[in-house]
Amino acid sequence: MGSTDFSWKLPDHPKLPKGKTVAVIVLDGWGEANANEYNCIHNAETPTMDSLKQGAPEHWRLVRAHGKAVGLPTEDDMGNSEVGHNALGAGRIFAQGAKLVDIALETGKIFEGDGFNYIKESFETGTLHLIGLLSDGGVHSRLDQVQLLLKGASERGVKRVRLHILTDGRDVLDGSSVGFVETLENDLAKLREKGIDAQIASGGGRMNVTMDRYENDWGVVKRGWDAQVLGEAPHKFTNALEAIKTLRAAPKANDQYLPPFVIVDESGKSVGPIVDGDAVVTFNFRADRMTMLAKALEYEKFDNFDRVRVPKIRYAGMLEYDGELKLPKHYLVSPPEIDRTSGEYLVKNGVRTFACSETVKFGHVTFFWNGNRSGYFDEKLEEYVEIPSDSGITFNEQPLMKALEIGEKARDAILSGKFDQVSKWIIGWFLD
Ligand SMILES: O=C(O)[C@@H](CO)OP(=O)(O)O
Repeated sequence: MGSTDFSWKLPDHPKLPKGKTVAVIVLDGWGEANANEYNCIHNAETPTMDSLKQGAPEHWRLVRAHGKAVGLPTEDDMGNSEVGHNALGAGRIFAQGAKLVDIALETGKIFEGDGFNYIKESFETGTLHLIGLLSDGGVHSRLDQVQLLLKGASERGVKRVRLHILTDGRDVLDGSSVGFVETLENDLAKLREKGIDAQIASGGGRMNVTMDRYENDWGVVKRGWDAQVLGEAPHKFTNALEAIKTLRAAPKANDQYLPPFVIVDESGKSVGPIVDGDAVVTFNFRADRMTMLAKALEYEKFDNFDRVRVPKIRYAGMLEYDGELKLPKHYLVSPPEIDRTSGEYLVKNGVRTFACSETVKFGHVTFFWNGNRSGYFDEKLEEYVEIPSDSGITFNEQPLMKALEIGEKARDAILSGKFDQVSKWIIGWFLD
């Protein structure tokens, strides 16, 4: 349907009676797959889901949540909350960040755009810093995209590059960080052969360093800031491979939660703090876990932690992470333009909606659901409730993710009668 031949008016549903509340419950991480001994959902006792399925098999439908069905580049790309909530909220398929970056790299357009031209101004006299998740998970970033970005920058005059890497182990196997660092080090060695001063400067595990989301714990971003910008961290090494291997050898250590480290030269000086005149690119295409760092890098007024030193830099995101906040101001690839989402249709038809989740998933049922848009469409008709997440826990050990509290809030919302048609909420990784 073209953008001009549509109407905001929703016809009455042929079956659903008016005046009844509809609950949209996103069971994040729940799915049907081959029934074998490795399938935990298949093997678990799931009486509620079983009764729902058996009680009304004619209404039981499966939704594809990965690959092209949610706008990812290939069928091999696993789904994730961003693309899933974008697709559910919009009810349509949009090419997602991963795909848009692939296209921009393939066509070379990424190197012709305003964002790249902006950071390029620093190549002659400053350092280009690349900060992001180092893995091929394809959820927040992809190593091959970083490699192409490095190649492109090297062909366009960059003289000094520093990588600030975040190890994954969440979208990919724990321990795979070693291989990714080896690959990156090989690439950097080739750049050095061409006369480019290229090195890894700092690192840390994604859940411990930088990649917090929805302002759950600014301490995570501060640990990253200290290492990346100030060049300070509790652990110092002279090369990144040694850093990862040593830190992983500690009891219970894993890629997701590695502590921050910096790489230092023979005199013990950090090799890559971010200073005035440098360029910075955050290479994650997915927004939720880059927005906080983007604010720290870009905002003049900022009181979430003491930045100590705020360098005057040219900063660009791989994508624009928040279209409402226009954050960051510069980016290499334009984000998907997701319009006419279900939330907007509902308010335009006077339907009162309620959305609830815990902090670390809150933006999923608001920001992602509404097409990467923060805030309400119409505050009079919508209510968003955020339940503070627990801090200081690891979800692989305590996976309940406030499911009971979310359930109670949703129940209260339904019983209140204030939300006459729709209630949507979320439970993460919850087996009944
Ligand atoms: O934690 C996250 O950032 C991703 C995995 O990388 O999970 P989800 O898509 O469920 O938010």
